[in-house]
Amino acid sequence: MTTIGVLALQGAVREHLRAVKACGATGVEVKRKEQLAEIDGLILPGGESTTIRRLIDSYGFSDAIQAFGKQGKPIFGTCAGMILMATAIQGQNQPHLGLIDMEVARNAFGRQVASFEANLEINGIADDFKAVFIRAPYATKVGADVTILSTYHEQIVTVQQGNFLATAFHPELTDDNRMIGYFVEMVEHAIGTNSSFREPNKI
Ligand SMILES: NC(=O)CC[C@H](N)C(=O)O
Repeated sequence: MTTIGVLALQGAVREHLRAVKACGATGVEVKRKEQLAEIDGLILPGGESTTIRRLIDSYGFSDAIQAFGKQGKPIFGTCAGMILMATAIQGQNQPHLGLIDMEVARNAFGRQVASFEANLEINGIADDFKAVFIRAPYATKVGADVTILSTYHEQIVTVQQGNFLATAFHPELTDDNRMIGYFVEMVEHAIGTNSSFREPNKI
C-alpha cells in the first residue's frame, strides 16, 4: 500500500488525510522527522507558512525534508506548502525549504479577494477543477525546469518540477480528489507501482 504522510504541525491536515484515503492510499500524520522513513510521499498542507516554518525549525524537519526530496521522493505543497517549497519569496531575504525553482508572492490575490473559488483547467489532470483559494500565493517567476500546470487570470497557480508538485489553492477542501489523486499517482510511479503514469505537458 502506498503511504503518504501529511506534515501535521499546523494547518489543513485532516482534510488531506481524508482525500489521500479516498484515493486509495494510506495517510499518516507526520509529527516527527523519523516518520519520514516510513512514508513514500509527503504533503505540506496549507495554513500559515511562517508558523509552519517556525515549527519545522523547532522539530528539526528542515534538513530531513530536503533529504527526503533529494532521494526522489515526491513532495506536494498546497497554499502555505507552496510558499514553503519556493526558492524565493517576494519581500523576504530567505526562502524556507527551497525545493521548487520559483519565486512566490504571498497573499497575492489581494485582501479584497482573500478567499474565492475558481474553475481551473489543470493540464493533464482536470479541465473543470473547482479550486478553493484562501489568502493564496501565486508564482511570479519559474525556472526552466518547472512545468506550469495551471494559471488563473494569467497567474501561475499549479507547478511541477520533477518529484515536486505545488498548488496555490487547497485541493483537499472539496470532494473532487483528482489533484491529490494525481499526487498519489506520482508517488506510485516513484515507488514503481504505477507504470502508466505520465507527467502532463507544459502549457
Ligand atoms: N491558505 C493558506 O495556506 C494561506 C497561506 C498564507 N497566506 C501564508 O502566507 O502562509
